Amino acid sequence: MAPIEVKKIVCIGAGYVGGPTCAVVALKCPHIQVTIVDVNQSRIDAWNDPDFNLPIYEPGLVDVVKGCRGRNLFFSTEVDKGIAEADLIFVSVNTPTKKSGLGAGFAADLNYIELATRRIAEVSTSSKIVVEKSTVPCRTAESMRTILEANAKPGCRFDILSNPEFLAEGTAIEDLFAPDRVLIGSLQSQEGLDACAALANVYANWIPKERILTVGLWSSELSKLAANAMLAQRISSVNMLSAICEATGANVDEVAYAVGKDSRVGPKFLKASVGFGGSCFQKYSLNLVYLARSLNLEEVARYWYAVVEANDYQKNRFAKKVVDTLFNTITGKKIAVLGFAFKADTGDTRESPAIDLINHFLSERARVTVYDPEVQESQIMLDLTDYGAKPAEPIQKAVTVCPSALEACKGADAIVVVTEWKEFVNLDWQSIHDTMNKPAFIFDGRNILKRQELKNIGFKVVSIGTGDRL
Ligand SMILES: NC(=O)C1=CN([C@@H]2O[C@H](COP(=O)(O)OP(=O)(O)OC[C@H]3O[C@@H](n4cnc5c(N)ncnc54)[C@H](O)[C@@H]3O)[C@@H](O)[C@H]2O)C=CC1
Ligand SMILES: O=C(O)[C@H]1O[C@H](OP(=O)(O)OP(=O)(O)OC[C@H]2O[C@@H](n3ccc(=O)[nH]c3=O)[C@H](O)[C@@H]2O)[C@H](O)[C@@H](O)[C@@H]1O
Repeated sequence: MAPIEVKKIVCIGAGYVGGPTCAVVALKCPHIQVTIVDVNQSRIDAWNDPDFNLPIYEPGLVDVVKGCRGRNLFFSTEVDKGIAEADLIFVSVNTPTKKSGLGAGFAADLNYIELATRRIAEVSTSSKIVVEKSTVPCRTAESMRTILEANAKPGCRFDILSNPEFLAEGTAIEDLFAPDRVLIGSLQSQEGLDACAALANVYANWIPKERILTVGLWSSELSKLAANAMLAQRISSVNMLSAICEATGANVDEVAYAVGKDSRVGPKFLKASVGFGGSCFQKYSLNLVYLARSLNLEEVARYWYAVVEANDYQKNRFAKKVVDTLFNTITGKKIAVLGFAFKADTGDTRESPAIDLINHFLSERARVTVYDPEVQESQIMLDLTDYGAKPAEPIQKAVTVCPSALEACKGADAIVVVTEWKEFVNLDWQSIHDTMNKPAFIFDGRNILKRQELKNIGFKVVSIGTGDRL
């Protein structure tokens, strides 16, 4: 049988994953028409913005969209039309953690996946390859298949693939252009393998064949959770070492360097920090905990839960260190927080350590100024009020969002670096020091600043994982 040729792709979900991923597919496959659909009108409007003010900040993304929007890349709210016309559908909707019911706080909320799946069954009048792009618990494809088969119109068949996404925010375009691997999971039936080959052929337009891995459906789904949990575990491991370094006089960056030189360990993801953030590390470690518990593997659940507990401990430890160092009280003091995004080169604030830290400072009745080059004031207020769950007024009174780092640091008692934006390294630290209350403290939550230069200016510098005394 001739291989299935993919001519029209629709991606359901125009978010951090669906947008960049399918824009790159369109750029690299000019012969395929790619439509990215979303129910969120303002998001789609931003993707179609004539001046390319896209809804996501991601280096290189504008050039990708400029290269193919209107040619073979389209953004639309016409979800049904997109589905009906496509022969391959990426499902890239959000999968937040359940807030209530069984598994609340741990399990993934698959409501958006189910709604999208039902929509596919409802409006499809021809056979489709349905690809799970969202990160989902092991065996979600089975539920999708049951829904699709129960609601399929006569003559329509659905083949389901798992194709988890490994891009990291801030380097999404680099990662999509040259991924370490593309993973495709399928049923091992002839139809499953044919669908898998069709998707592999799409990626083969720019990715070397040996990097396109094909495995069983359940292995593919589990590999995504495993990859995230193991990366999170590395960071928690190094952060737990940072506490030992602070107590002993060792330096965590030196320890990480020495350990990472062992080729069996490798140097990446060993940067001690104020704690990891982002929409996925905590979420998927907890999904794994839930999966283990539901399989009655309590010891396994405890192991992965420790990764998240260690991260909470690190964030708390850092916040407490700020208070302890400022003579055990920050009431009425001005704390300048530099960075609000969960990492540099993104405007994403989901699960950012900055939120926990600022909440801690506010509970101690400090005044807080914040500066982040990519995060808007409205987003910061949404995060600090927990999307309206907390009254806004006291937070608005205590927190000022500033247009520059210099402005945020003016007259501060302490500066806390939370995000590793490059611009923080070479600020005019002398001028900043001149304006601050003395002693002027800096807490470097990312170990990015030039410690000795700051000390020479007169700052009291506290880094993560160094035993240096002030
Ligand atoms: N953000 C990241 O860096 C990564 C995320 N992932 C996973 O990818 C998935 C998507 O994540 P993000 O893009 O960050 O989420 P997001 O929240 O930015 O985007 C999801 C979009 O789907 C839309 N949507 C939901 N249901 C819909 C429906 N029935 N029809 C049309 N549109 C619908 C929403 O309006 C939203 O715009 C999640 O499972 C996430 O865990 C995987 C790798 C990296
Ligand atoms: O599933 C996902 O959503 C994605 O999650 C992470 O990507 P992302 O969260 O975008 O960013 P990372 O670079 O992994 O950083 C996560 C957090 O860990 C922190 N981090 C990272 C590395 C490190 O050494 N130390 C450290 O504290 C970062 O500052 C950030 O807060 C994974 O790296 C991606 O492979 C995956 O696709």
